[in-house]
Amino acid sequence: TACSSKYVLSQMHPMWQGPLAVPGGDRQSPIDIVVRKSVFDSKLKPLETEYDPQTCQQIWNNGYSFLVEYDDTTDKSTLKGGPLQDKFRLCQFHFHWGESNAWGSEHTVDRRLFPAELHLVHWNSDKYSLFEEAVMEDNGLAVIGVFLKVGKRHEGLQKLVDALPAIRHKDSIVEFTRFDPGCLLPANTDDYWTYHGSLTTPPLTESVTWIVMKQHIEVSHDQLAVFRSLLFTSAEEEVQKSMVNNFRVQQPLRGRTVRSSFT
Ligand SMILES: COc1ccc(C[C@@]2(O)NC(=S)NC2=O)c(OC)c1
Ligand SMILES: [Zn+2]
Repeated sequence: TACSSKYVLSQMHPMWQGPLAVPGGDRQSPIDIVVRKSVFDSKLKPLETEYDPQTCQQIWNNGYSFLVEYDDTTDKSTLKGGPLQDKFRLCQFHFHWGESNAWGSEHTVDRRLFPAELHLVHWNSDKYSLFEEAVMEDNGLAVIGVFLKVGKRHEGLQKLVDALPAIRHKDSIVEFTRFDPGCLLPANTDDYWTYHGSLTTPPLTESVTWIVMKQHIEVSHDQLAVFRSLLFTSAEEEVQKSMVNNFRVQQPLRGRTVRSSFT
């Protein structure tokens, strides 16, 4: 799908974590969400997701994370409501995780780290006709962030976990169909924080309305261990590097306000 075939990772290297100077750079992500400094906004609506599992197409290892990609040529899998004025189309989801359960998320809540974080990526199909266009605009993307905690096994995630050994190496891809990404959302999607930020890897474009769920989901230790069995490196490379710690460090808030949909 458009949203990721152009997923250029030329500058991508797992060890890049540098403060990479970004032109402007005053709305970078991720951030630490300081709960007591977030501002309740009663105008924030509940999220409305409509995901069609039939639009699920493939799963691939892009050398930084693994992506599950959706057909985003029609408005079949969409997100609206919440802080959003427009309708956004799901194009892919991916995760960030650590080498241990002690860290791995990109956002933090009062400095608390989670072992992993899910990003469901959507682009504004009311205003733009392609992901590539939307990614350049400040109202172009909406990303739902969901924290993962280690606990009971996540039944819905297992189909995805079972596909990972087939994409161990960078640039490997397999067909992946009939997966409902809604099963990865927490029971309560009414409580979230929202702020204006950016992609968390190059090109770090400041085009994301972030929607970070207050409630986490639980996955088992063994399920998370399979994430860590993925490799950053392609099959040809002589030194194989395990895909872990693929997260960016928290960025300065630069005066931004984080709003909450709950008190
Ligand atoms: C050019 O378009 C891009 C480039 C990178 C990413 C990945 C990422 O930087 N963005 C988020 S969110 N998490 C990440 O790791 C992307 O995802 C929407 C879109
Ligand atoms: Zn991400």
